Amino acid sequence: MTDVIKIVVAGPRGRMGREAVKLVEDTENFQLVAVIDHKHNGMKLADILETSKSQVMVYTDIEECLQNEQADVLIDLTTPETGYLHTKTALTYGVRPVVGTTGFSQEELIELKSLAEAKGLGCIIAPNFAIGAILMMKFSQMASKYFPDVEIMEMHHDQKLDAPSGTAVKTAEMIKENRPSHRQGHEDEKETIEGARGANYDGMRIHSVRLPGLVAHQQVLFGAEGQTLTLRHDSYNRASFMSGVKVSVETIMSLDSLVYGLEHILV
Ligand SMILES: NC(=O)C1=CN([C@@H]2O[C@H](COP(=O)(O)OP(=O)(O)OC[C@H]3O[C@@H](n4cnc5c(N)ncnc54)[C@H](OP(=O)(O)O)[C@@H]3O)[C@@H](O)[C@H]2O)C=CC1
Ligand SMILES: O=C(O)C1=N[C@H](C(=O)O)C[C@H](O)C1
Repeated sequence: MTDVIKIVVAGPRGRMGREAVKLVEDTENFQLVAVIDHKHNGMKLADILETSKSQVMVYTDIEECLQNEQADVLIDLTTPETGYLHTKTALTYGVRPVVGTTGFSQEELIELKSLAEAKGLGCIIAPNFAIGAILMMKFSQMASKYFPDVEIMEMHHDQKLDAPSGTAVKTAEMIKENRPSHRQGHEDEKETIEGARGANYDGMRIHSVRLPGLVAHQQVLFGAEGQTLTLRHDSYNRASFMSGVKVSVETIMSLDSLVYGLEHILV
């Protein structure tokens, strides 16, 4: 019989958090021990989340939560500032973080990597948990060896806080490993409206679209003489991310350092 993994979910009322609560409740060897929400301290989860009957405690303070509850794993699905703070605190308390929250800076990622290493604890920071998105990123990385001119267009719902998306940044980072650094477009190109050419990452352009009705979508466009190649992934609901969350929780128990990106743990 597999050992039970005791889990805290941060951001349980959110679009992703509520799916994560459901995943934990529905998985045999996962046990929800508490949730962290910036509101409703001291209430029970069932009182703040209509889709759950769980009587676990709601904490607003992560330190109080981790002092009172025995937890193996923290699943964080909150906001960039809170997610960073939660990840750091969890590692300090010996709890392994599975982080879906996006918008961390390079400095924050480096700091969390050192902390995880110093503690000898697994930590997974996954900008995208959807298997199709991981494949889209890997295929983009492969394609960039042959098509070094590329633009990334990410499209999300209009409640998203960070731009570009974590997935777009990760895609650009992966492409950079294969693509010789160079500026794209005409050397005399000028924007007559600021931002028209999108964000510039190592000469690649990233365009962020925000519209109601969208969930999470990304298109990577490659262009070469007389041809284009388009790689596209669409998440139509948040359940699409949950198999990646499950695999991360299962894998993190045997890791002793930080892993950035699910591509490193999918076999
Ligand atoms: N890695 C992946 O595959 C995916 C990652 N994401 C990322 O996950 C994060 C959450 O996304 P999403 O669920 O859509 O966002 P939501 O806004 O729906 O959820 C965020 C939740 O966090 C809560 N929250 C805010 N501050 C705190 C805090 N200090 N402590 C505890 N809870 C807090 C919010 O509460 P309130 O409602 O009161 O503000 C809200 O319930 C984002 O960073 C997003 O980019 C999203 C989808 C997939
Ligand atoms: O906020 C979202 O919704 C999503 N965020 C992640 C990101 O920033 O890439 C993952 C997915 O795109 C959905």
